[in-house]
Amino acid sequence: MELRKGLEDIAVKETSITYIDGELGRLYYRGYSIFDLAEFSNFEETAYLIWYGKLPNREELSEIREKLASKRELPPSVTKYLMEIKKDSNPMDVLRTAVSMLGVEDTDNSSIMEKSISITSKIPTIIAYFLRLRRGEDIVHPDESLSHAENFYYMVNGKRPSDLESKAMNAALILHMDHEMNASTFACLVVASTLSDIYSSVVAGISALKGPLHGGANSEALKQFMEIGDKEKAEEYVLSKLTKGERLMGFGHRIYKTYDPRAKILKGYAEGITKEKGIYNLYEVAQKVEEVGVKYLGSKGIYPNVDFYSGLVFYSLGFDADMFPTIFASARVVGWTAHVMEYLRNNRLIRPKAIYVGEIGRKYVPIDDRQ
Ligand SMILES: CC(=O)SCCNC(=O)CCNC(=O)[C@H](O)C(C)(C)COP(=O)(O)OP(=O)(O)OC[C@H]1O[C@@H](n2cnc3c(N)ncnc32)[C@H](O)[C@@H]1OP(=O)(O)O
Ligand SMILES: O=C([O-])CC(=O)C(=O)O
Repeated sequence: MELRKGLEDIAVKETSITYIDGELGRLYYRGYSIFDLAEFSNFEETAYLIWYGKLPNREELSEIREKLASKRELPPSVTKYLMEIKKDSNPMDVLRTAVSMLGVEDTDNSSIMEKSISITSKIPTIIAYFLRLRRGEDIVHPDESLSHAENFYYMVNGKRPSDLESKAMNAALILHMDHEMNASTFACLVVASTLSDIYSSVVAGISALKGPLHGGANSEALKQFMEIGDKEKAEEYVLSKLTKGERLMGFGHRIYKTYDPRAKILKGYAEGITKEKGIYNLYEVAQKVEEVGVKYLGSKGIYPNVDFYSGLVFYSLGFDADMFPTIFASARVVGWTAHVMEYLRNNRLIRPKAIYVGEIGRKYVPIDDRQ
């Protein structure tokens, strides 16, 4: 039996959701280029595309908008939990528990699609409530008249976004919505394949996304830029990190051996929005880290990934650095649930093998006779 560490190059399902060309740095949702979707689409339209496989017509778009907008408020037990939980808790732990609680509260027999829409609708509310409560601010209830992205911004900042903020928020969420068989999506599928429920799958996805090798890298990337502080110090910082054998966060990818196309798009937003917010120096640091990182790692196919510039955009939109992975989850839940639904149409229990390298036939020794 062949051992494939990290399951590299192993396919677990056929999919018509997302296609990645890791050599050319291209990404498509349902056949549409990410460059077009980030430029022209919005959260609701792309979520519909990923879930249903086609762009919605006007009627379908207004129906999905209305569904997403009408399900944002949380059950009282979840709001109470957010009010009472320790304010220094890790936001991904808080989100994971809150989504699990949503599962306990959901006792109706609606379809996985309806439940997926409901979870997607509520995750921004969980994030924004916790963010404001831990800052000692009053929660801002969702506003049904606003789009998904605008309402998310509004619940965090207590005011409506500018045009640039709204565009950046939509694009950032679209760019995080799906990415084929990444670690968190696979975690969702493992759970779904046992015929467990969709809340349990999403909780598994959040748990896997939390790690710094996956969705947690966006916070770490921004922390790097803040620690460097000045673009003149970037080269020394990167070199010292690499010499110590540490990883440059926001760099490298299992599939992309070139620039991640999402990073290219986010870089453009990061440049514009950091300028508007008066933190352009952080963007300049990031740009220098990119230049130096590519100089030393590019020959190994290690380039900026989605997490490299996203933090600058999220930070400019009013989110705290440790909250970034939760924003990632708020978008990726669309991909997680779409992959679960696609997999369940042709389910088979996921049960790989391990190659046993231990001993067999050992003699049981009573405890008093053991060394
Ligand atoms: C949304 C996302 O999940 S995007 C990824 C977010 N994660 C990060 O940004 C964390 C930093 N990056 C990494 O740790 C890696 O690039 C991963 C985990 C994302 C993918 O890596 P893999 O394909 O599994 O490659 P692997 O971990 O085996 O590394 C291969 C080689 O590249 C090196 N390498 C990979 N990424 C980096 C990096 N960011 N900085 C320095 N060296 C790196 C490794 O040290 C290793 O070198 P070696 O062969 O000399 O030992
Ligand atoms: O595809 C991966 O392995 C990681 C990634 O970029 C994502 O999940 O967006």
